Amino acid sequence: MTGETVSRASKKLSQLGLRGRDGRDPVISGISVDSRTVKPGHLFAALPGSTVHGAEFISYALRMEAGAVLTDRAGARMAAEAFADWDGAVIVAEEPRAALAGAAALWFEAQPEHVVAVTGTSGKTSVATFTRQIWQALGYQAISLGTMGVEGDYHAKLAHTTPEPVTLHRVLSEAAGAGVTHAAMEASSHGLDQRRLDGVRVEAGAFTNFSQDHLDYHADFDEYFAAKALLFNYILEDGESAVINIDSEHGRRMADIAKDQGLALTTIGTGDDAMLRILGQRYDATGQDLRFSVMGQTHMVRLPLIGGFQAENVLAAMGLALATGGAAEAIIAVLPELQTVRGRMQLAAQRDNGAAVFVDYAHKPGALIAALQSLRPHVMGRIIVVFGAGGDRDRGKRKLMGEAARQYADVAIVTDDNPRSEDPASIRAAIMEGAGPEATEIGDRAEAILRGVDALQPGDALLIAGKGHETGQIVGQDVYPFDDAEQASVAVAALDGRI
Ligand SMILES: CC(=O)N[C@H]1[C@@H](OP(=O)(O)OP(=O)(O)OC[C@H]2O[C@@H](n3ccc(=O)[nH]c3=O)[C@H](O)[C@@H]2O)O[C@H](CO)[C@@H](O)[C@@H]1O[C@H](C)C(=O)N[C@@H](C)C(=O)N[C@H](CCC(=O)O)C(=O)O
Repeated sequence: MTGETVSRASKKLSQLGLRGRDGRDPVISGISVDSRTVKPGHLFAALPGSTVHGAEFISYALRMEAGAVLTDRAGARMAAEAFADWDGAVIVAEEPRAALAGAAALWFEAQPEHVVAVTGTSGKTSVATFTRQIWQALGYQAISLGTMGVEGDYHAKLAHTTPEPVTLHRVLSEAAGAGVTHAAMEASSHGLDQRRLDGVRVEAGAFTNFSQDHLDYHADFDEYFAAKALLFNYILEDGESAVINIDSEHGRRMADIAKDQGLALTTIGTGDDAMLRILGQRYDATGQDLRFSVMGQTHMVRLPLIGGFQAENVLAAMGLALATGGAAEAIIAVLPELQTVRGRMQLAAQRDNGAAVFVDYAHKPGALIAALQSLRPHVMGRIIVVFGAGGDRDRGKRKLMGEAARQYADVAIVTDDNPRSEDPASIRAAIMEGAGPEATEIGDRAEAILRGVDALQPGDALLIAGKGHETGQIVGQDVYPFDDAEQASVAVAALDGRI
């Protein structure tokens, strides 16, 4: 550690009021929330957890030569013995998660000039991705950050949708260092509740929609809703923008909360009070035409996107792009370039007869139903679905997935999907119980895809469900390269005589 780094670090932590027990400024070389990643000189944040208190690991962190420890009162009591003959700094904070985020923000310093965040039960990934794509099409260096990792003009893998503060601030700072000026991030309710966004300067926030989810974490529906509303606390005073879908009762409540906080609202929806308003959608095999109005002015655009709900996501992204200074006409001009999130209703190939092949990540009964329902208005002919269910995972869903295919598709082909340690034939048998006798069973996934593609008549569509953007099939301990989209292209090329 250089002398310069030492003084920078200690100055920063004391700026935050993070002082050691004896009033000395702590000197650190980095920050860790997990004892297993502590390096000499690190500040170790020992947080109270749901299964264990991070203070359990303080002795280990000290052996790893941590330079300072941040914890709460309970943690300090638990580690009193370990601290007794240690002369590093112990910082005791009332709200250690908030203190950690503040320390991470100071430590990593830089972030892109424009950061927006999107919350809501579904649509977060699409809105963040579309917002990033709009910015890129307008010529800015941009990233999206969330379930798909960090994508765009800087790349990183993430373990969480909304990463813990050390990772979040590190990634934002590295992206800014690489020249990224615009970032669109997903704000999960866990992330908001755990204050993972503290220290991020958010210029505008969007709320998509709200339905039952994560009640294993949040005590009830109201608490879950309140966590989502926390997003507005992060919006910069001089940004003052909230983009809210007001088609639902929850959306209208959220709009009232944002208004009460003095934020300028951009509303989205189908009603005549929506500023970005959906006027009509016409679906076809590869996407949709969207008729919409922006502050009363009517426009039409072609969107290469499947599913009626995508119009709301596109307008939310447009709202965020407007909030960060984009001009409406310029944004509208680039909307036809938007591409779906990888592996989510992704158009993978198209046969010479016009029939389209889509790849989607749906691997649970509800998601399979939603995917098939969203595809239906685009398809004049039949929907053929190729799908399976993973081994060593919830067995109860297998029959239900079969039933979903039987009810919502016209032709079902049951195949393998990451059998892991289980016998693939018995997984397929469980699915077939729900899929019924009309369904076809083909264990080999490539063969199943080929058969599905071969069956496509003009006006039909094929949905290959389950793996989405994954690039491997897990059999036993081995991972074999396998990419549904690639297999679809190969099958189409072979059957249409392109190879
Ligand atoms: C439920 C939840 O959000 N848990 C988060 C919480 O962990 P926890 O309270 O359970 O931690 P714990 O296991 O009890 O351990 C307590 C502390 O000891 C530390 N520890 C633990 C073990 C060890 O050897 N050394 C060590 O230092 C841990 O890092 C932690 O700080 O605090 C940890 C550190 O900040 C997070 O990593 C962890 O996220 C877990 C892994 C997680 O899976 N979270 C999911 C549910 C989540 O956040 N999901 C949302 C999106 C969901 C969605 O929209 O679908 C997300 O944003 O990804």
